[in-house]
Amino acid sequence: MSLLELDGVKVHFPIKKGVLVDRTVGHVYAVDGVSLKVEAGETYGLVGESGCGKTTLGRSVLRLVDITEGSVVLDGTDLAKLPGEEMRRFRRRLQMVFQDPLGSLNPRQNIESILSEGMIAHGIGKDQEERREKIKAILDKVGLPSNALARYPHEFSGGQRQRIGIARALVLEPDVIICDEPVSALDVSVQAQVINLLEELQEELGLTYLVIAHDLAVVRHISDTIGVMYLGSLVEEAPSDALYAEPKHPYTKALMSAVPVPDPEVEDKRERILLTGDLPSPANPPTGCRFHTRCPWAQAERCSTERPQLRDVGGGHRVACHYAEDIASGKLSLKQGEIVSATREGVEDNPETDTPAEDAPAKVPAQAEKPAKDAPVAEADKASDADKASEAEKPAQVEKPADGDKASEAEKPAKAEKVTKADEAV
Ligand SMILES: Nc1ncnc2c1ncn2[C@@H]1O[C@H](COP(=O)(O)OP(=O)(O)OP(=O)(O)O)[C@@H](O)[C@H]1O
Repeated sequence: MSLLELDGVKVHFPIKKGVLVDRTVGHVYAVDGVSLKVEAGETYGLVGESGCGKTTLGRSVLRLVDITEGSVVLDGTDLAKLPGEEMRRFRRRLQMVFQDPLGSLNPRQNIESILSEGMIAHGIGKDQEERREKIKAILDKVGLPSNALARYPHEFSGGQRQRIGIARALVLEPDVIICDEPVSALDVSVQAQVINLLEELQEELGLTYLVIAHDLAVVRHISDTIGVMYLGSLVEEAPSDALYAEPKHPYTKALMSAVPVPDPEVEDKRERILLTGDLPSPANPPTGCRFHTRCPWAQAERCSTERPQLRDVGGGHRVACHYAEDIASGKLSLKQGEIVSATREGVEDNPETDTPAEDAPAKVPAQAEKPAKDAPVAEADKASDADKASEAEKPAQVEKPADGDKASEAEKPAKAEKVTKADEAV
C-alpha cells in the first residue's frame, strides 16, 4: 500500500444564490474524480494551468475543504471519514508549504514563536527550552542561522522566508509535505536553491512530497511521478522521465511544446502546439472529454460524448484519451477540431465530417519536440551548496527583501494570461 492514496476524490463547491434564503443553483466541479498514489519517500508532482483544481486537491488531502466524494487514505486511515478531533491529530503528519511565504507567516510573531506554535498544539517538546533546541536544529537543516529565532518574517528575503515555511512544516515531523507552488513567488535563481533544499531534505529525512505547480520545469527535476491535471481531473500520469520523453495526452503535448529549450538554435526551430480557447468554466464543464473543446486532435462524436478514463498504456504511463495510441503512431494528424480521414484504422468513419476543413491550421508534428533533458537540472545545479550557504549567511538586509513581494505581484497578470493561453502555463 502507498503512503498516501486518493481514490475518486471529488470536491464540488455549491453555487448559492438568493436574497433571504440561499439556494444552490449549481456547482463548481473543482476536483472531479482524482485517483493517485504517493509512495513513501517519493515525490508526486501535480501540474496544470491555473484554475484546474490543483490547490483544491491539495487542500482536500488536509481536509481544509470538504470532500464531496472519494477517499484520502494516509498510511491505511481514510482521512475523509475521520471525526474532527482525530483529523486534528492527523494534521501533524500532513503539512503544507505555501506559495506566498510572507502571507503565510504572521508578521507580528518572531520565528521562534511561529515555529513553536504547531509544536505546542501537537504536544511536541516538554518545554520551550527543548522546543528551541529542536527549532535551532531544523533551522540549521534548512540553511538559516540560529540567530533567526528572534527575528521577524519581514527581515528575511523571499527565499529565506520559504526556508522558514519549510522549517515550520519540518518541526512537526510530518510524513507527507504538500508543497503548493513552493517556488513560484521566488526569483528564478532562488527557485533552484529551494528545490535543491527540498530534495536534500527528502534524502536526509525520507520525506514524501506532493508538489503542486503550474510550471513543468519546477516539478520535472524533483518528481518521481507526475500527474497532469485539466479541469478537475488527471489526464495523464507517468514516471517523470517517461512523461518528458514521450507525453501522450494532447494537453501534455501542448504544455511540453511550450517549455523553452536553452539552446537558442533548437529554440528557434521549436514547434509549438498552440491551444485555442480558454479553460472552460469548472461550473459548466464540457461533456465527454473535458479537453475536447481545445484539443487539436479531437474527434467529433466520441470525444464530445464519451468521457475517457485514465488507462494504462504501458511503461507506467496512464492517459485519459480515447486516441492516445493513434496520436502517438501518427494515425491521427493534428487538425483543429476536424475529423480524421476514414482510411485511418481504428477510427470510426464519419462521412459528414471526413473532409478536413479549409481553414484547418498547418500541420505540426504530433510528437512535440522534447525539451532538453538537462534544462531544469542545469538550473538547479546553479544552486551549489556554496550558493545556498551564502544566501543563508548574508544578513537579511543585504538580501533583496522584495523578491517575494515583487514576484507575487508579477504573478497576478501572469495567471490571467495562463487561463487564456495554455502554452504559457508552463
Ligand atoms: N471555496 C471555493 N468556492 C467556490 N469555488 C472555488 C473555491 N475554491 C476554488 N474554487 C474554484 O475551483 C476552481 C479550481 O481552483 P483551484 O484554486 O483549486 O485551482 P488551481 O489549479 O490551484 O489554480 P491556481 O494555481 O490559480 O490556484 C477554480 O475555478 C476556483 O475558482
